[in-house]
Amino acid sequence: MNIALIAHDKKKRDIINFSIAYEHILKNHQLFATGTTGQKISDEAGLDVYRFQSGPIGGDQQIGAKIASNEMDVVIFLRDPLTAQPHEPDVSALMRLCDVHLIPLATNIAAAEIVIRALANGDFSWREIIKQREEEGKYQ
Ligand SMILES: O=C(CO)COP(=O)(O)O
Repeated sequence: MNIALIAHDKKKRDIINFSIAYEHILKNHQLFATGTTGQKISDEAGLDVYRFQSGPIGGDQQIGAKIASNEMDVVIFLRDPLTAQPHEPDVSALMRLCDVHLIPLATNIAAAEIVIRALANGDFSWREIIKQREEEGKYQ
C-alpha cells in the first residue's frame, strides 16, 4: 500500500516515535512524506521514504495530486490544530481530497494508532479491489 506520512512541526516528534514504534509494519509498504517529515523519519526510524517538497512550498499539494489520481491508499497527517499554518489552504485541500476519494485519513496520533493496526490486519485490502476494478473500467 502507498502510505503518506505528514506532520506539522509541533507533531514531528510524534510522527518520528510512531514511525519507530511501527517500523515493523511500515517497512512492508511504500512510504511517502512531505520533505522535512520524510527526512526525519528516514534519519530516525531508518525507513525508506519518498520525499516530496516541504509542506509549505507545495508538498501537501503533491500528495493531494497522488490522492486525486488514486495512488495513495492511507494518509497519516498529524496536524497541529493550535498553530496557524501559512499554507492552511493546502492542508484543507489535502484533507478534502481524502474525503472526495474515500482515502482513510488519520489526523492525530490516537487515530493513527487505529489506522496502523488496521493496516497490519489487512483491513484496507478493499483499496486494492477498487483499484483493480477501476483499471478494468468497472467504475466510471
Ligand atoms: O507542513 C507540512 C504539512 O502541512 C509538513 O511539511 P514538512 O514535512 O516539510 O515540515
